[in-house]
Amino acid sequence: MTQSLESFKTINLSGICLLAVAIYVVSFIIYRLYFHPLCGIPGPRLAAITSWYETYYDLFKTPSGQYWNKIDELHKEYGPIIRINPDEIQIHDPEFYNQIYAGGSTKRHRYARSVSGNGSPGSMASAVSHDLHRLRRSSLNPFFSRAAVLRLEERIQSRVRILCERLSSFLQRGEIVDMSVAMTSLTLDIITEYSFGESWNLMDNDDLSYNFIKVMRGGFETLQVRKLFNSAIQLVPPSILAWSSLNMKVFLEFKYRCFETCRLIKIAHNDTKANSTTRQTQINLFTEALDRLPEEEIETQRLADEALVLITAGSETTSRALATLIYHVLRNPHILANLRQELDTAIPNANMEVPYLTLEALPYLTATIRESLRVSALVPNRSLLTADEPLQYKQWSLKPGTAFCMNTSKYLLDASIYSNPTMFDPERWLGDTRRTQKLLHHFAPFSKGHRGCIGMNLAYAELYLVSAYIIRRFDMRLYDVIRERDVDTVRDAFIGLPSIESKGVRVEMIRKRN
Ligand code: HEM
Repeated sequence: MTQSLESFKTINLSGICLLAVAIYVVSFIIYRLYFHPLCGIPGPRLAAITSWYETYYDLFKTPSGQYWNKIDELHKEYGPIIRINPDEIQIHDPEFYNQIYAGGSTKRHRYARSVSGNGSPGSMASAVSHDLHRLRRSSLNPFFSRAAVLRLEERIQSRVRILCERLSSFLQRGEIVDMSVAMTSLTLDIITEYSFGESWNLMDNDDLSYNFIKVMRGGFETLQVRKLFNSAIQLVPPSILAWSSLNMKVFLEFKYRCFETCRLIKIAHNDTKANSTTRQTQINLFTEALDRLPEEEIETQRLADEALVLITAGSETTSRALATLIYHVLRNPHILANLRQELDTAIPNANMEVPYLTLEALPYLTATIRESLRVSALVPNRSLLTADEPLQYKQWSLKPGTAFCMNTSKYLLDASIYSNPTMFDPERWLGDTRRTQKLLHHFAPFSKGHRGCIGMNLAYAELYLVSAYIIRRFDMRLYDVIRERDVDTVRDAFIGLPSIESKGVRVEMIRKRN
């Protein structure tokens, strides 16, 4: 009798607990659907209820990182504004982009969740508050201005010289070059030299450090997991994380390398200050930043976070744009012929080096570079921001603090702006100047406003110098490259990645040109 009373009590208690959980969950769902500040915004009900909707597309679908494509489908169903998550909205309207990614006197804060897994909480890109972002960015801005990049030109030219020597060796050995690896090798050598005063010299290896780059890219594969389980990951000791997966190990080693480099830069900087006879041989932006920032901002881990973002954002992006350009130019003989005609006139002798400013003035090369930045759709990441002021989009009023975004990659492929948007067509940028002006008004591969790309000028210099010299100097042929498999962005891993099966943009070097 006592026993059955006890079990009755236990069952009753579990029942009450279950009922309480059920009431909580139902009330929560009702709140999110009918009383939440974003409840009037169109979109799937499941996305309004839980962010597991996003997680399904970004983590559990194969391949991962698919929510940006799913959102695009949702726009077709629900219109230009959608609630993509319980607390987030996306607007797709070319006329509204400048209000989202605003500059000038407006303030734009980063929505914390959107950068939670990028592994660099101390970087400017992760700074939530507008003012902290401004402080961090102002210490680096002068190094990425157009004038600064023009001063840097000889360093870029010398790296491109090395790249061309390496390509010549591939030609002599009759080996296939993976241009996507070659370009990352180059861009990493440039950004590490510029940031730390000492390049990683990846191009020094005959194979352009193929294995290192392949492995390093594994770090990107961890993004979706880091984004979802960021808080839990912080609690796990690095040794266990490294053991959990090779990609995670690579990512942690990469972080450690940045930390060590920043630690040594700080030591060297302190020595220089203490002993005025010790001069640093090479100026680098981290040393310079040490003198520009308050004490709390030059803590080694914070600098290492900044370095990690600069190196990842400053290498794989430009590299993918270049590999995409090479693919499309070699795939389309008429584009190659037009480009060659222009380049052969501007660079009459293939071994000649011409100033970046000369190349920048070439219309067909410029059109080709724009097209490659456009179709490569390099940053599919949802760059979520919040504003201090209310935003009005059509009949929808967005309160201050609402997380909103527009997808930059989809903006570059918008059929209302570009006819046949996935077609690589430099001609669309040429001829009718009114049409070109309209296209330029909407052209935002580097995003815009306060949070737009800091490395835009550097990226352009690399794009012009590399593509001009390679196409002017070498005859090449694509080697088993399939656009859908090897070239196009199909996954979101902060930066856009091609398919997991991608074999790279492989090219046969045929001969040197005169
Ligand atoms: C073709 C090349 C590149 C493209 C298309 C590109 C594109 C972008 C875009 C769209 C953003 C905004 C991301 C967001 O709002 O979440 C961004 C941010 C950023 N980019 Fe680039 N980028 C390129 C090259 C570079 C280079 C060479 C660097 C080297 C310094 C760089 C460093 C950064 C950094 C540090 C940020 C964060 C800026 C901030 O938070 O203020 N990028 N980039």
